[in-house]
Amino acid sequence: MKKIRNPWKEPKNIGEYNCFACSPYNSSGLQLEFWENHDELITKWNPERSYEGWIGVLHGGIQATLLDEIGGWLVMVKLKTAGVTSNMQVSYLKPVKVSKGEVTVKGKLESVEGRIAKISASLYDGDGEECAKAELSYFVFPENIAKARYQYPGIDAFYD
Ligand SMILES: CCCCCCCC/C=C\CCCCCCCC(=O)SCCNC(=O)CCNC(=O)[C@H](O)C(C)(C)COP(=O)(O)OP(=O)(O)OC[C@H]1O[C@@H](n2cnc3c(N)ncnc32)[C@H](O)[C@@H]1OP(=O)(O)O
Repeated sequence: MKKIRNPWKEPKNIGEYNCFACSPYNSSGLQLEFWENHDELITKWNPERSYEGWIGVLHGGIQATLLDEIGGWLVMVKLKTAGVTSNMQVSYLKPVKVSKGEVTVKGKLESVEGRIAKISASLYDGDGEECAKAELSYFVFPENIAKARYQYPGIDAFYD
């Protein structure tokens, strides 16, 4: 597995880079980090009880955030541009027990049709059970728009 560099992780971006899911500077956020394994993008995150819905169960909205974010980073790393979620369908298959510890989320590009990238993502609990999955449609911007409007830094910035 190859670690993906976070190109915005620079002290000068403190206060500006606030992504709830991936900013290391958002103390209320998930502070995700990413790895690449062949055609998959992966993140791992350790839930705490403050992220529960029902007692002991990771809130479905947080699960959706994890599944969405892997799509966003997949577009940046695999399609080498930026995009926004235009649609996502989440299937909650089994409760994600917070007590089972670190969850793993994996995403994969399925197809690109015009400006829409179809992405599949799955969330596994601490026992490795697939507990949720999503089919995402990402609207993918041309690279020049991504750079001009979405602070996309170019693919090289994601690797050491
Ligand atoms: C200094 C520090 C910097 C820090 C930087 C932070 C870094 C953060 C790092 C990492 C974050 C990763 C986060 C990813 C995960 C999170 C994902 C989300 O939560 S995304 C939010 C939820 N989703 C939405 O908000 C979509 C809302 N929906 C829409 O905007 C529309 O429905 C859309 C775009 C999905 C489809 O709209 P249509 O079908 O009408 O498309 P049309 O209007 O043709 O194009 C949209 C825009 O793209 C331009 N565009 C399209 N194709 C173009 C082309 N070929 N050339 C030039 N422009 C083009 C168009 O000109 C238009 O721009 P015009 O709105 O007019 O300004």
